[in-house]
Amino acid sequence: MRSTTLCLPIQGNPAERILLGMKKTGFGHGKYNGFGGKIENGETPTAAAVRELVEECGIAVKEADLEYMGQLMFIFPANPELDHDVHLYVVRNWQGEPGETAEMKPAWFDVADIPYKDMWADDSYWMPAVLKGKKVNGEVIFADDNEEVDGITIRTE
Ligand SMILES: COc1nc(N)nc2c1ncn2[C@H]1C[C@H](O)[C@@H](COP(=O)(O)OP(=O)(O)OP(=O)(O)O)O1
Repeated sequence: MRSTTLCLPIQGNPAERILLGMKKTGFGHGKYNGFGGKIENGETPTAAAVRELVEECGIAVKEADLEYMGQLMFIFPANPELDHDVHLYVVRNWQGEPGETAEMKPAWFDVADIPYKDMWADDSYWMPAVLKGKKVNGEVIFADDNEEVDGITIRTE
C-alpha cells in the first residue's frame, strides 16, 4: 500500500485560520485539501511533507517545524489500488507566501468556515480534532463510489 503525507498550514494556537488548496489535477481533483502527496522511495515522511509543500503551494518549511498529528488509513474496497495511508502534520512556521501552482490553488479559511462540502468526506470526522491540537489515528472505509464514507474509526489522543 502506498503512503502519503498531508500537511495543514495554520495560523494561531489554537488554530484560527487554515490554508487549504483547491486540487487542480489528479487524485482529489476539484476538492479542497491540505498539501501533500506520495512518499517517494527512500524518503522519510517529513522530507516528503516538506517537498510537497514547496511543490504545491511554494512555502518552505523546516522538518523540525512539522508537528506530527497522526496517521489515517484510507480503504477503497471497490478499487483496492487506491488504498493508502496518510501521515498528518500541521505547521505554523514557514518562509515565503503561499501561491498558486500547477497542482493547487491555495486559500485561507477561518476554522469556523472550513468548506467541508467541497472536501473529502472523511475530513469533517477528524480535522476538527486535529485543529484543536489532538492527534488522530484510524481507518476510513469508502463506499463503492469511492467518495462517501461507509465506515470510520478515529481514535484521538
Ligand atoms: C480519501 O480521503 C482523503 N482525504 C483527505 N483529506 N486527503 C486525502 C484523501 N485521499 C488522499 N488524500 C491526500 C493525501 C495526499 O496528500 C494527496 C494525494 O496525493 P497524490 O496521490 O495526488 O500524490 P502526488 O504525489 O501529489 O501525486 P501525483 O504527483 O502523481 O499527482 O491527497
